[in-house]
Amino acid sequence: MDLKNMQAVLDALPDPAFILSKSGKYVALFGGKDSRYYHDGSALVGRLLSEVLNASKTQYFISKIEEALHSKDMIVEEYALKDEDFIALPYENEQETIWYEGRIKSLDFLVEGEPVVLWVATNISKRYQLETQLRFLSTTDELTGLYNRRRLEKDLAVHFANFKRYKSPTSVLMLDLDNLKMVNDLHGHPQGDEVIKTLSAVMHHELREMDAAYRYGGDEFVIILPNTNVKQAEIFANRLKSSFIAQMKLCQGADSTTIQCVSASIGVSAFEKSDTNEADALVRADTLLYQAKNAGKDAVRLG
Ligand SMILES: Nc1nc2c(ncn2[C@@H]2O[C@H](COP(=O)(O)OP(=O)(O)OP(=O)(O)O)[C@@H](O)[C@H]2O)c(=O)[nH]1
Repeated sequence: MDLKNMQAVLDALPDPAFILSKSGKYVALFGGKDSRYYHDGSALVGRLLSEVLNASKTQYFISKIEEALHSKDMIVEEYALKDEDFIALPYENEQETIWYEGRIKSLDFLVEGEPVVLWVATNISKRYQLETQLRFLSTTDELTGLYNRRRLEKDLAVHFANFKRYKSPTSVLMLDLDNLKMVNDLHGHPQGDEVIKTLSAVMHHELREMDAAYRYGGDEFVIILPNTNVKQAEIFANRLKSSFIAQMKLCQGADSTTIQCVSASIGVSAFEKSDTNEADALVRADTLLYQAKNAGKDAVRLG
């Protein structure tokens, strides 16, 4: 193949392939001509990264160029570029963030006395959005928007590792709705769903930013409270229970002996020094929850 054909091949590359120098100069650009995915980057050639990008993005690009120059391997990096990253915006009205996968490889020659890398930037925005959505769906309960059990297992392990390392008190609560079956039987399943959603909204409202609530099963929930001992968690559990009942006010029964109200029973435990597994506190909270149920429901038990 002659050089002219070689140039045509390079220009036909689907993703833009930049040659960038150690000091951050756009030395050359090949390919990336499909305007559905890429802006025309030809105006960048001859300019410095620092003339186009803000200081922190320039620093990021320079550090990756240096990393590639020191490595025998190709470096693969995911990064985003958005409006505020550009100081001289080459493209008008660029609003949305574009995600790229950069593949960066040191080249075995100098340009104007400087080491250079090949930086192929692939637009992965669609894939990134899909991955973000899948991640969200795989860790979120559809009815309530709370985290699901899969996410709980992951988070519990992280909190337990932190507890073992830093000894920071961490409480684990298990909550089960009282008499949800009565609501389903008397008012239908959609009304039962509303009860579950009301509880979830109360949790959202009562939790601090670092706390998290999870739907464990049908009408069972788990709450993790970092930096919180059982005594503090008990106060929180009582407040949560009261707020929920104040929102619900749903009781049924022919007389005072048969009356049933929607409420919540909660078992409160915490990681302990002797725990060998992240699930130990959860098992204790579950046992305490059933003690609360057996003692007549609408109660908090701690241990
Ligand atoms: N509406 C609705 N009901 C659910 C959902 N998941 C589980 N349930 C119901 O919740 C009930 C859970 O069983 P139980 O805990 O024994 O029922 P309960 O009346 O709350 O009993 P106690 O916990 O002893 O007070 C069952 O009737 C399930 O059908 C849901 O997503 N929506």
